[in-house]
Amino acid sequence: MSDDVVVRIEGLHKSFGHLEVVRGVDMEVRRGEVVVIFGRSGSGKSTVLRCVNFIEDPTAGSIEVSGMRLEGGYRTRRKREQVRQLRLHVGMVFQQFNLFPNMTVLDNVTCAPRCAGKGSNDEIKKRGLELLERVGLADKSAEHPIRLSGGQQQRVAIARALAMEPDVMLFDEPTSALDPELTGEVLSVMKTLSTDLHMTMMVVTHEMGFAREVADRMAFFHHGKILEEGVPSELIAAPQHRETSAFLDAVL
Ligand SMILES: Nc1ncnc2c1ncn2[C@@H]1O[C@H](COP(=O)(O)OP(=O)(O)OP(=O)(O)O)[C@@H](O)[C@H]1O
Repeated sequence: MSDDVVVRIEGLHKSFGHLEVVRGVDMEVRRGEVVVIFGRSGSGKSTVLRCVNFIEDPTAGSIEVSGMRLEGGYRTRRKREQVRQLRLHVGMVFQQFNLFPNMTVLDNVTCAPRCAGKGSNDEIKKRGLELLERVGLADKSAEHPIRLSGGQQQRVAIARALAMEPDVMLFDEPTSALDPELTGEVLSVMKTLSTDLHMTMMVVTHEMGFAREVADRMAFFHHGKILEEGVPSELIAAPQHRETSAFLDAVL
């Protein structure tokens, strides 16, 4: 694998019972690249993302993250350990923020590195505060999540995912549970991850403004496959398929 490919998805299939949701997806994401995945509800976008860190085990195909390649379609004890290793390289942010309600904001951010023994308590705390600063929440470190807005909670979730220093961040519709006025603050933090940290990101979103401004590439999903992909400005201006065009007309 060439050094700058962080994620390689090959021949990915995923079925739930008789329902084949992902029907042959191949994709590479290079270091520092931001790829937006979009398409109709039910087209398999979230499932592909969830296969990257084996929240869903692929029915067939392989996933490679940071040089570690794992096949789908079987379960062994060894594979469970490999999945655990692979996940150390992947941060994920979900539509629902999934913060621990009984912990402070800072504890939410530091609990994974603390469990993994990533440094001394002081180092972990310092790094947690730096991450909260990065997402604009340094003053909220002692609060509990319930006291924060949805946008602030999602920014804590981003800081928490960054705390394990992943090689790639996966975002599954990170703003779709938010009111429009809170969406901007989350997208703006995501943009800084790309501009300041050159973070590699795969983002399922219908925020075409974000795609146009931040993404290097966009992939349109249709019935479990990539129907077309390209540079955002070109794909949005001149989609090659009727389905892409109809979808863009609906969301723009
Ligand atoms: N764990 C599961 N068990 C059974 N069916 C599932 C499961 N997860 C997803 N599906 C089904 O797979 C299909 C694709 O779902 P997926 O969430 O990947 O689509 P999506 O394109 O991300 O759509 P949305 O934007 O609505 O999230 C849907 O029909 C969904 O109901």
